[in-house]
Amino acid sequence: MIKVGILGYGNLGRGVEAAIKKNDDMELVAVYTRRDPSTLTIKTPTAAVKSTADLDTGKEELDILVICGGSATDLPEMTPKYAAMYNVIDSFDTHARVPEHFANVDKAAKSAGKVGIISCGWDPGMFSLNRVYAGAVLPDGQAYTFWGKGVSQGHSDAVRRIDGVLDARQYTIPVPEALERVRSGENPDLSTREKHLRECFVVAEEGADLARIENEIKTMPNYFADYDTTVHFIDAEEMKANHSGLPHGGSVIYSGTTSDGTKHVIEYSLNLDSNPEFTGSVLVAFARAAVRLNAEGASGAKTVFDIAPAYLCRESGEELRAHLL
Ligand SMILES: NC(=O)C1=CN([C@@H]2O[C@H](COP(=O)(O)OP(=O)(O)OC[C@H]3O[C@@H](n4cnc5c(N)ncnc54)[C@H](OP(=O)(O)O)[C@@H]3O)[C@@H](O)[C@H]2O)C=CC1
Ligand SMILES: N[C@@H](C[C@H]1CC(C(=O)O)=NO1)C(=O)O
Repeated sequence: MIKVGILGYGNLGRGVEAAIKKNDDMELVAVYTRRDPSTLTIKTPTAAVKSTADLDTGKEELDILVICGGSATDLPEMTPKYAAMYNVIDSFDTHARVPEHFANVDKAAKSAGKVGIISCGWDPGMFSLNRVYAGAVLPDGQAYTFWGKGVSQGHSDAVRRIDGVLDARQYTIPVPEALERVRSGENPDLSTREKHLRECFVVAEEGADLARIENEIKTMPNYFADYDTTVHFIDAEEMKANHSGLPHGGSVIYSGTTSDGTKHVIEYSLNLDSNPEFTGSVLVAFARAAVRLNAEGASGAKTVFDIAPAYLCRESGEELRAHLL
């Protein structure tokens, strides 16, 4: 039985908890939180709710720690810290900072003889894998990624971190004309701004400087600066009534040519009722791989590109080979 810990009990932490229940080779041992553990109610009665102080001992009996903090400010500190003590996995999605995050986790994990998988989810994660598979098969081609319309957890988390913001949801909206040009096989050169719009719904503190908050959102590097973004300020009642769901999805569309311009199109699409529950399910599958790799003597940072599909699966090699028939 793989003993799992969850660090951080937000949307993603709850998604991982749900995913563990679907995997009978895994047991949720504990949820760890920076808040007062007694204030948290979790959905797994057999699991403990503990403080991060317990994790910091390095003695928690875990095979893997799934780190579910926010990418904007939590994961850059959390994942390297705990990679020095446990096998870890995270969903870090600040794309521009992945090289730095990988290096920090690699150094910590190697020092402890542990495995740390980073940037595991759907983008980065499953979409990354499909872009790489497509490019390996059709070197003469181009990949396009479209997200939404749906709620980006990373962007929503980044907005919630702004001083004066009490709650936020960010919707990513693909530009229809861009999607149409790609689907028609035109292979256009599209700027970041030409592909998606971003729309934020924000609950601000009473008396907060709304102009400052809006400006901080719109100019935020890595998240909003390269997009046309709209910001709406609403109250908590409207947020609960109209924005409590976390659906998302999107497509990776790759078109490439082989001999004499013969064209091929590869598409991988997701349509998610729950972004966090799907992402939690990806994390749980790759958490199984991290434990297996470490048991084989592997250590250091890994990404989804470093892991053979068999490591993700409960099936034996023989059972997997049945999928070849
Ligand atoms: N790679 C991918 O495809 C994906 C990546 N992600 C990543 O997942 C990250 C986490 O997203 P998400 O779970 O939605 O973020 P949340 O804001 O829900 O949670 C982030 C952390 O905030 C703390 N927290 C949550 N709720 C509260 C609260 N009410 N009061 C105080 N603290 C709270 C929790 O830590 P604690 O319990 O310690 O207080 C939690 O771990 C995103 O930043 C994104 O980067 C998400 C989806 C896909
Ligand atoms: N990392 C994203 C997952 C996808 C969605 C997304 C976006 O809408 O910008 N980018 O990547 C998330 O946090 O939800």
